[in-house]
Amino acid sequence: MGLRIVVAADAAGVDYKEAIKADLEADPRVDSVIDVGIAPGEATPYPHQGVAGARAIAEGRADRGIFVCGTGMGMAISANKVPGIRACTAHDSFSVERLIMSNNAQVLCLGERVIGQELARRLAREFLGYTFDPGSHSQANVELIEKYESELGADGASVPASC
Ligand SMILES: O=C[C@H](O)[C@H](O)COP(=O)(O)O
Repeated sequence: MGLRIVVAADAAGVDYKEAIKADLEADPRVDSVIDVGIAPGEATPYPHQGVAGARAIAEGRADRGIFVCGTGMGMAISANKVPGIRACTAHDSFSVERLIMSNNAQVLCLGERVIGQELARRLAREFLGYTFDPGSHSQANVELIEKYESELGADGASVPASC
């Protein structure tokens, strides 16, 4: 079974999102692409799309996401508010590799105002090529992230003694 990918963007990232979406739809590794917006010409604040895209993954409708805004940072911050989601901006090949292999992240965020479109498309392609190894030493670190997420209160006030 191939990957189900969700794409998201705000007005500052919609051009790259459209280009990457077209790439994904032609990629044999991809089964389906969900587009949570925005469409070209729209203007919705990025947190709405970041959270909508992250929810698609958290609810099991998509496996991974590629979210684009001006810097990639607002999308990442927003997506990470959805429990279970690990999203980060990465603008180089090594970081994209580690985003999966170290962090088992589901979401790559890109900044249309920061990198060229061809690099963004390349990084999106590379992102799909990695699969996290749950037997690697990094699994313990990912589990610690999950442990903090489940044990910290919504206000972040209670730090579990076991962590
Ligand atoms: O991180 C935020 C994005 O870069 C967004 O596209 C632009 O946000 P701003 O208009 O608040 O700078």
